[in-house]
Amino acid sequence: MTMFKQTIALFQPYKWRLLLVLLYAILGGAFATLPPILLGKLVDVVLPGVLTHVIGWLVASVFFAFLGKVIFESLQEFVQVKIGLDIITDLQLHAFRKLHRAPMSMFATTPRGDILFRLTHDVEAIQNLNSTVIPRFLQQMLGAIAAFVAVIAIYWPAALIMLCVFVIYLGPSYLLGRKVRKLSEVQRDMLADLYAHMQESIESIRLVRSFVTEEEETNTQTVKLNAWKKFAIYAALISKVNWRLGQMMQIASPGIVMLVGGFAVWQEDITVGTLVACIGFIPAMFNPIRALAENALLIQQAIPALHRIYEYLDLPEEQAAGLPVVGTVRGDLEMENIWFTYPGTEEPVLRGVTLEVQAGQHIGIVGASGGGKSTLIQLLLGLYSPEQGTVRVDGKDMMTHDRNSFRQQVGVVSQETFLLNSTLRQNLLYACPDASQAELDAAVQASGLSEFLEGLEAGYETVVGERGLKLSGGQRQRVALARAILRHPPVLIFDEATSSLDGATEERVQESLEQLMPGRTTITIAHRLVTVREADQILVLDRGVVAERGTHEELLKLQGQYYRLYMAQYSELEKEGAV
Ligand SMILES: Nc1ncnc2c1ncn2[C@@H]1O[C@H](COP(=O)(O)OP(=O)(O)OP(=O)(O)O)[C@@H](O)[C@H]1O
Repeated sequence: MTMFKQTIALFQPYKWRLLLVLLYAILGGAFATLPPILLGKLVDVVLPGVLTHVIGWLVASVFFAFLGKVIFESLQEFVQVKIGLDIITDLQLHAFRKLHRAPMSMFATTPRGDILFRLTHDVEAIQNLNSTVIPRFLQQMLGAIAAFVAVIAIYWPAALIMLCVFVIYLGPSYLLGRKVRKLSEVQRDMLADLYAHMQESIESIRLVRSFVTEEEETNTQTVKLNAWKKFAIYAALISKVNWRLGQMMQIASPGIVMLVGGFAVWQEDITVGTLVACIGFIPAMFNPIRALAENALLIQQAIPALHRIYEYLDLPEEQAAGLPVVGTVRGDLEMENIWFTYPGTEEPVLRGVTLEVQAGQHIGIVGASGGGKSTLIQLLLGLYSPEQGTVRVDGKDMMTHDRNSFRQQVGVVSQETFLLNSTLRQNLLYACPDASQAELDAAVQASGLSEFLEGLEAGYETVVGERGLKLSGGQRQRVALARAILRHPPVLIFDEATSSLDGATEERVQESLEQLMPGRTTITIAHRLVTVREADQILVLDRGVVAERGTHEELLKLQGQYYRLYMAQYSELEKEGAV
């Protein structure tokens, strides 16, 4: 959709209120035309002493005209500001919702800072314009049109002079405005990049401190800031030139009108009062131009900001709307001849992988790092779509069913754990808000978290810090585990779920996992082969291909990759007494 069409679509739900705005603005504009006309009358009939008794009426009329203008313009501003805020919230929510429906590849290729910048600062740039400039501009435009019509009616040459002044001004002003807009576009991208760097730098504070790269981080920020500042100064300078140009025209036009009008008064074509009224209308006619010049920077910043948000509204969606749900999942999973290449890369990560799991079975996936194990899981969850091949859940093709309805029934514990800067309770309840205290306690017990929890003064109400920074890696992983347990899912996926636990805890957690498994389809990705020894089927994934498959015993007998991996770990395991 074009920018214009998208903007019209945004206003569409508020069309009746917009009509009201227009009505108020027209009434305000009509009242605004009265004072200069009344002033002209004052000059013509009262000052020369022709009709001194009407002075009271004229003054009262001027007062009421101003009152009418203020009332209708205030009403218009109020309704318009409210519409503006409604539109801004719609826009932000729409973009936010769209992001949550966007394909995962979008997040792999876009810096998080840029996303956040669009949802906050870009929205704010439009909001600045929306709350002040646009409502006034409508008033000023209508006021200017009304003034123009009035001047045509009382002395048309003055209107012609004003029109010429506008035309002379508009040319350079348009060119300067275009320049500011281009600068603002670059500036906006620079600002987003700056923001992304700031965010990344603060988020990786542990990395920065441990590698002592504070100075480098500050230097990068300085370079980015200085580049942005250079553009900002240039844009501000150009918009000031534009503003001054508008001011010059505003000063020059009464002079020209006075000159031409004065000659007409001398020739007795018009009265002094008519000339006074014409001059009185000049500020109203100039108001929109002055406002445009004064707010040029704000306007030119808002246009690229709007464009950047519209880019998000145009994002493709991960899946089509209205697909049928999968219903209660039994747990039969099937991946047939899956080929997949990450967007923006050349080499396929998965090359013809086939996997069949019957409900309640336990499947282990092992293999060297980078072999494609986690990618396979992402495809199973529908986070990416295969280039070729089919993913089926209980025989239902995931490409033609609502993927969320399947994901809701899967408990995933991965290498990375995502915690909210909130209490332990809220983190645990994230996937299952209705769980009872007894269920919570049971999940905590099963995941091996109880000891840690007992040691906490605030217990469940302990705040875990941004991304769980107040917890150790193992504690974070156990929270993730408890979360998955709480869901009672028919399908469980453990992607290196116990990788950051110490030997003793790993054993305990492993036991808890094993207790959870019966009756559920479980997929375990593991580097430590002992974790999957009991699995019904083990897949050895090597550079995107299933190199071997079978039970632990079958694979040992094969004396291939699995056997070599197992033997390499054997002595280690023996030391830990795991075999
Ligand atoms: N978002 C991505 N974009 C591009 N390439 C990616 C992306 N994620 C992973 N890869 C690449 O895909 C390949 C498979 O990665 P994957 O994470 O699936 O391997 P893995 O077998 O799970 O490895 P590990 O055991 O180390 O977790 C790797 O070469 C990796 O560099």
